[in-house]
Amino acid sequence: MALDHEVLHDLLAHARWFGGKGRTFTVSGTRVLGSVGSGAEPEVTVLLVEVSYDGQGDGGTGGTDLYQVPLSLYAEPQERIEHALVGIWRTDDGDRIAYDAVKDRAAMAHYLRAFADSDDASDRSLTFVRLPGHDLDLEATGSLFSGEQSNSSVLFGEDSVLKLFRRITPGENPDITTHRVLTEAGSTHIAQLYGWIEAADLQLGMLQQFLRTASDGWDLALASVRDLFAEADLHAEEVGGDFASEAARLGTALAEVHAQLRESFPTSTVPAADLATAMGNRLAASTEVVPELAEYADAARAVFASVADLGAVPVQRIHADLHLGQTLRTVLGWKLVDFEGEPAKTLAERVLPDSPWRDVAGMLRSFDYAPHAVAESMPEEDPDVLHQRAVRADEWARRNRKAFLAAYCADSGGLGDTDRTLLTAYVVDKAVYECVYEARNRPTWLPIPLAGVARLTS
Ligand SMILES: Nc1ncnc2c1ncn2[C@@H]1O[C@H](COP(=O)(O)OP(=O)(O)O)[C@@H](O)[C@H]1O
Ligand SMILES: O=P(O)(O)O[C@H]1O[C@H](CO)[C@@H](O[C@H]2O[C@H](CO)[C@@H](O)[C@H](O)[C@H]2O)[C@H](O)[C@H]1O
Repeated sequence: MALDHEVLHDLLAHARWFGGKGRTFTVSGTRVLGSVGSGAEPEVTVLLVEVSYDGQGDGGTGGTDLYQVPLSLYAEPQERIEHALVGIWRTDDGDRIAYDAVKDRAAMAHYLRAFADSDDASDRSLTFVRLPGHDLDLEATGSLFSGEQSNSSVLFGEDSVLKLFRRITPGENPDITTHRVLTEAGSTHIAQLYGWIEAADLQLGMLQQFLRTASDGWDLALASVRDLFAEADLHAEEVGGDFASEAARLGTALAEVHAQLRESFPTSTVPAADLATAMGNRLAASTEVVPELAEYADAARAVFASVADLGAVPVQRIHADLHLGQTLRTVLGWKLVDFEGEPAKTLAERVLPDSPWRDVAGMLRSFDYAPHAVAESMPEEDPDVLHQRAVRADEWARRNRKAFLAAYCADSGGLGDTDRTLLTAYVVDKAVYECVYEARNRPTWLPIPLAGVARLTS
């Protein structure tokens, strides 16, 4: 039973969610993890595809990755999902036509039904686990979310979202475990977890509450900046789209999520010197990728060195890749999404406890990004206008950073000296990380974090 490796190679190379783009790879193996559904067409087969990277060329460090590819198999061609055609699936009792299952609503209905029937253990290859407390809308039709994603999310009407993880690593997926703990603790700052899918030690997907009234935090921040840029004579607090009270609510939401995570997961401490060394190492590796960082390296190292003397630093479960694009504003307040951690890290690294200041730093950097991203999208040559915008951009970023931080610290009595030193180091570390991220993904945006590193180390 198989698909040609070349067909799979083509599918992966063109998929938004494939993380190995730009690298030379081959499909080195496939394994059927199981099937979803109970016999009715389509047969949904979940394939695990191993890719092996070339040791040469761009980013060429060799190694392998595993990707989840769910396929919808039919005896006859299906005109309605022609756009989702993958290839021919060969079996001993005849060929089937394979389609991308996430684009096939009939296949997605099998998933929803499997969650509803999760007590029935008749199919033991894949386990559908369901948390109590929510009646699924089984009439809802599955449609693939069209946003830029590293995984694939299917919306079931206005009821639930199924996120199928694409790059699979054996062991705990923090998106599931963190959502589970926060759901069971009754947190109001996340989308409730309804269930998840696993096959032995592989966690394959999760079903969550669909946040019907959500607006993306990044989009809201950009709209606020545009408002400010349009009102040349007004200050941030005077324009209709001022974001500071939202930034403050976000600070409160993050503090509450951190407090809950502290209560529900193990906490410990790490030597500050180890943190400083890790940040220094990241800087050295990043400077290899972004040589422009060299100019700021001494000053950045001095920031990291000031952390080394702080003794033991408290660490806990955190979000670990927090930015405005991971926040959603609903009528019931802010929600945080996507607790998977930094995409480039290994799973083992992503579940390690870390300092909550890493999340705070991520948000502070995001407030810096938003006005510069808007400026980037509005070409302008007049030096007066450019100067005016730069002043406004700084004003917007400063105002929202301040509001967010004050609210985050409100219950802990403000930011102490030790906290400030740690936070500054995490902000620089994040800006260094962003330089590599932008160089690899959006080179025209590299000046945004680079200017951040310059400002933070001046
Ligand atoms: N529960 C939800 N309800 C509504 N929209 C959501 C929900 N979870 C995520 N989203 C939207 O989907 C986008 C991608 O989700 P995310 O979890 O970040 O996926 P990925 O891991 O693929 O990056 C988010 O930026 C958000 O806009
Ligand atoms: O959302 P992901 O987990 O894929 O995170 C990665 O991509 C982010 C961009 O989509 C990137 O975030 C950076 O750009 C944002 C604006 O697009 C900005 O708000 C963030 O502050 C900035 O870090 C993130 O770093 C990366 O891990």
